[in-house]
Amino acid sequence: MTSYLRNWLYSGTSSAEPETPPVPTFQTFSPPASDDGEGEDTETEQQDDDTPPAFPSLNSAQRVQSAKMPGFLSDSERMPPPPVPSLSVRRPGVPNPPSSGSSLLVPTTTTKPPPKPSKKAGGKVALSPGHSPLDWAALKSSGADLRGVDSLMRIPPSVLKKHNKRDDAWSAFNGKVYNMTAYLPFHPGGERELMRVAGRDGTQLFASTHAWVNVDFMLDSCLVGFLVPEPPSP
Ligand code: HEM
Repeated sequence: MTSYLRNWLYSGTSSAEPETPPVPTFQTFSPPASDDGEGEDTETEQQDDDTPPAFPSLNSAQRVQSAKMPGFLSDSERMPPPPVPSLSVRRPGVPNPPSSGSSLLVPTTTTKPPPKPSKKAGGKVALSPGHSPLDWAALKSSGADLRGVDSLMRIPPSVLKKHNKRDDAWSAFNGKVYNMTAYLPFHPGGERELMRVAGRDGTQLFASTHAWVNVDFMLDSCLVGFLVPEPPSP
């Protein structure tokens, strides 16, 4: 029984011969005799040779791979370089012809005329020489009489109304009446604008034009009095 079982168990393996695995074969490359560098003659030759060794070395894996990759482009396959702007032919003040040079260059000149100054009222005007803000500051602190009155007065609207000429222009700002006559040629907004409030209360117009301007400081030496309500007529 035991022998029967043993025979049965080992019958498969014993009948079939185990296959021998394929023996790996290695290819060995031996460098040429002249390159081995072991001989005395070759050693001397190498010392004189300044050529660097090939990198990656010949027959290397990198070399095999790179051979499959697309190589460097030849000169004719490369994209041509951008055209060189012809700076030598440029002349100052003369615009470049549209074909030459780069469009990114700063234009040498412009054909667009400058915007014309607006004739509309409401802008700054060119002050005549000697009428700058500094000149006004010098004049008002010079001690010259810019008020035209001996003492400060109580001025009702009917009196204010009479001082509406260029050579006698009064106006009220925030309850104070100023003689603007001397200031007219110094006003950056022009005489005409200032004359719009001559002989009346200019508080509203002043505030809507330039509320940031300190009229009390600018016209301190031109103060003539205070605006008072009209006295009841007898
Ligand atoms: C007597 C009182 C006034 C004084 C002291 C005065 C003073 C000034 C000053 C200092 C500026 C220059 C402002 C700046 O550069 O920012 C100016 C500009 C101007 N003012 Fe007067 N101003 C007076 C009354 C008026 C009135 C009543 C008007 C309008 C009817 C007026 C119209 C203008 C205008 C249009 C400008 C030019 C604004 C601009 O373009 O910047 N000003 N004024």
